[in-house]
Amino acid sequence: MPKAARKKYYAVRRGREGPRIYDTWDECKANVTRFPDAAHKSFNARAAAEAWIKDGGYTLPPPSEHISSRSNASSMCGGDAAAVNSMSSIPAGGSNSTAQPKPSEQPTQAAPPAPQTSATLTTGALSTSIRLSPEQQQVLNKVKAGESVFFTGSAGTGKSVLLREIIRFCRESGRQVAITASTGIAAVNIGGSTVHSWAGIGLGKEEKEKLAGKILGQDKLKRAKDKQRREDQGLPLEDEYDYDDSAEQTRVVQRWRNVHTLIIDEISMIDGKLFDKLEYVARILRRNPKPFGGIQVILSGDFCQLPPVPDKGNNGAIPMTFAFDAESWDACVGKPICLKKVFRQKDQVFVDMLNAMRFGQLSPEMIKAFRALSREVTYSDGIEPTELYPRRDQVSTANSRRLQELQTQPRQYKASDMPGYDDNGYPLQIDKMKRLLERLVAEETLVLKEGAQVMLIKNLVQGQLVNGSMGKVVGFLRTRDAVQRGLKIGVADAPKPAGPARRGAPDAPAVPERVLRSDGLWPLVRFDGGGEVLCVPSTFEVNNADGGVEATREQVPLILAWALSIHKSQGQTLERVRVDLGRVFEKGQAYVALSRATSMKTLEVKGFDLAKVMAHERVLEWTRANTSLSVPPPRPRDDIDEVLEFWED
Ligand SMILES: Nc1ncnc2c1ncn2[C@@H]1O[C@H](COP(=O)(O)OP(=O)(O)OP(=O)(O)O)[C@@H](O)[C@H]1O
Repeated sequence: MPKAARKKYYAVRRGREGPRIYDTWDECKANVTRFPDAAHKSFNARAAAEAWIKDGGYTLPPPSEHISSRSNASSMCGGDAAAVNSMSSIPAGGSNSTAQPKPSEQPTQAAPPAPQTSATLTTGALSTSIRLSPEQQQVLNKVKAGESVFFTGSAGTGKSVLLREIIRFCRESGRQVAITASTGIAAVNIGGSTVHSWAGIGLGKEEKEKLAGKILGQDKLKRAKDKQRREDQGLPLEDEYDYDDSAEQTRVVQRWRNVHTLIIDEISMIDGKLFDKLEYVARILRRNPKPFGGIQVILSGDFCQLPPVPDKGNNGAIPMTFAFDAESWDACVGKPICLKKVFRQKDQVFVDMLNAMRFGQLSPEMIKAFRALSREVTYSDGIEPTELYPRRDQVSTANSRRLQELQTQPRQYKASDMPGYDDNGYPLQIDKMKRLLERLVAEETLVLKEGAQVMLIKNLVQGQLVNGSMGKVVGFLRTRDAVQRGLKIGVADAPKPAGPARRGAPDAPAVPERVLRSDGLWPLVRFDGGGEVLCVPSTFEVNNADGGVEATREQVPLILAWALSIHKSQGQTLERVRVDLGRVFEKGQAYVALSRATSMKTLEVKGFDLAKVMAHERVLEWTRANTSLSVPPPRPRDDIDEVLEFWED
């Protein structure tokens, strides 16, 4: 009789999920392969595995946290607050990018008993609390029916909310879905990658034939190498090198061939020439003459917001075009679907003013109303409006100046950054990781003081404490002290234990043990309308083109918020906003900035300048021809000059 296989326990001291015991080698392997300095060992008894982990000075998480497929780098969660100059949160050895805490750095004192965590605030599931409007639902139905769609709409019409529902549907239905966006920041916002990286086209500057040839050339080279290796090893050479065999293809070719649905968000920032190149590559790689090689494409964005970045090569000789200018556009997506109901602003007068600004068609009354917004608005809770600037350096100067003015002690939070794997499965180089993490709104180094104005950059409680909520730092506390005082702890994105729910277990994820035990002093923030919350570190991820984690940052989910860049504000809803239009330099920037505000009462507009709110004539032309939106005919040039002169006087 064959002997039954003995059960094994795979103990990990250092791995992607921190100290853990796995039941199968596959799970263990996924968490240690290519992990820098991984340490693991197998045992016949669980007790022996636990003892080995303990002997190394490592602590196993409590059972509820034990089962997790997320790479949340629990052992990296230093992040303890420290007065500037002492940097106690950074492991010895300088950079904290890849260093693992050594056993000696683990807390030595006996851990305090786990306090009650009933005061924990947790992530709310967005999709359960918002009901799609009929027009949003119409788009979702088309997606479900397998149609390609382009949906657009002015700022605040719920494009992002709808896109999240579409992504959820595609995932749940088991379709192969590629989640991409035109820029890194936009990609992070939807948990995807840039379309450039997904498509394997780099910057995509070459001719379309060259791009397709390059991808196929790399594929051919890989097959040839694999064939040679098999020959060298005397392995059978069946017909697996046929063009259609997927096992030996490069990842890029596999992605193009296997994808069912390709999502591209913020399509307004994709150049028409690039769109045509992608469409061509799709047909060639999939050997399918249908538009986009038969892929269902879902495009979202607003052409009145930020345009494509102009190509500065060839002395700027290559003119910028919009995605709708692409030759293949009409065949790919047909007529756009326009979402008309604005959710962000409730006041119809303000909605009409923003819509008129969107098309650069402000009436003299509207201009007057915008000019009247130059007054200062004050608030009794001391939280000031966020100033929106076009450039990053302007933002950091403004925030640093305000922070310096505070006479309180600074505390520095250094992020724990961790490389993941690129889409070829190789560990990410540190410099590439650093570049990728720049896409995140979460800072590498965050300096806070009591009195600092901050913005939350994670959703903690749907409808109350969300990405974009403003507050003020009112103190710094250890987690366990905050819990003992009955204060709320903001926990975002805590991984839910797998398996059936335990009876009596709270639905909300608990404060992770490592955060409870940590001696770090975390910022206590009084939010506008949301009470006081201790903001403990959260995990932020950048995904690779295959949806795997390419880089992770663990940081306190706050940023200084006296000032914010317009680019980073894209997609945000802000209650209190101040914009100086004198600084705006790009068409669409003024509209993006002003449309973040929820109400005119809490919006300040300095330096109103009609020349800065002009819409792109090409976008207006296309909108008139392709949508039912009423865009007034182009105004004669001298009419514009007249209006400008009048107001500039
Ligand atoms: N169906 C809905 N019901 C209620 N609120 C909604 C709905 N759809 C969106 N919202 C709310 O409207 C606001 C704006 O939504 P969202 O950010 O998705 O708009 P958007 O069109 O992507 O805006 P922008 O173009 O400025 O990024 C959010 O506060 C969102 O929660």
